[in-house]
Amino acid sequence: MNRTPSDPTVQPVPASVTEQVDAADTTLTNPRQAVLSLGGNLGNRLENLQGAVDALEDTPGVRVKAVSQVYETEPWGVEPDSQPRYLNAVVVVKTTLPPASLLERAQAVEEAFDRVRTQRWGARTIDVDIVAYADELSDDPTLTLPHPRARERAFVLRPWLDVDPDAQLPGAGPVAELLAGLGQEGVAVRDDLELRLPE
Ligand SMILES: Nc1ncnc2c1ncn2[C@@H]1O[C@H](COP(=O)(O)OP(=O)(O)OP(=O)(O)O)[C@@H](O)[C@H]1O
Ligand SMILES: Nc1nc2c(c(=O)[nH]1)N=C(CO)CN2
Repeated sequence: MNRTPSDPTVQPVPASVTEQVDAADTTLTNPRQAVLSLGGNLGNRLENLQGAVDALEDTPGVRVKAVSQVYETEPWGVEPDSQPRYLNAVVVVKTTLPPASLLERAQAVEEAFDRVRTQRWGARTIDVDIVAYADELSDDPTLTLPHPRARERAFVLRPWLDVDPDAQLPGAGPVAELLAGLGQEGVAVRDDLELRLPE
């Protein structure tokens, strides 16, 4: 049966819903680049980082395109010497997942590595943060883009430059300049460690 726009049983679709559906459609046909930060300071830190890279690659709609060098870093945001040092790295992915689904997947990876949330910035086996998703900006607390503290974190910006020397933090400018303003104290490359890019 043909329903014309004057059909009283047809409910108007709110513009916000149409926009969301259109955005999801575009994402499906057009992979976007996202930058993820990985870090952990409990357990076998390198194995956990590699496990997170592999788990991301095993995700339908996610391809890991680049992995940074591995850095040993002083715990940021907590009392000095109150936690073990972290290993940190950054990966670039291409993804057809919309941002919210990528966050869900990042959190599932954390859970798979038995990450326990106790205190803010507490020690953890693995943390997977979305640093940037294309050039999107969002102030939604569930998924803020770019990550609200990325610009303050040399342990994010330094490895990011390995995989993209011309990287820009959306809304904030060149990563190299942001890092120059912060300095690189407490962030040391571990030349003896390496993450494998999945085949
Ligand atoms: N860009 C983002 N990437 C990851 N999580 C985010 C982002 N923006 C907001 N969040 C929200 O932050 C919440 C807390 O994340 P998480 O437990 O990983 O914090 P944290 O790693 O201890 O600290 P930080 O957020 O400073 O890195 C998550 O539940 C998530 O909804
Ligand atoms: N060095 C370092 N410090 C941190 C890290 C991290 O990955 N590396 N993650 C935190 C919460 O995301 C808090 N502090």
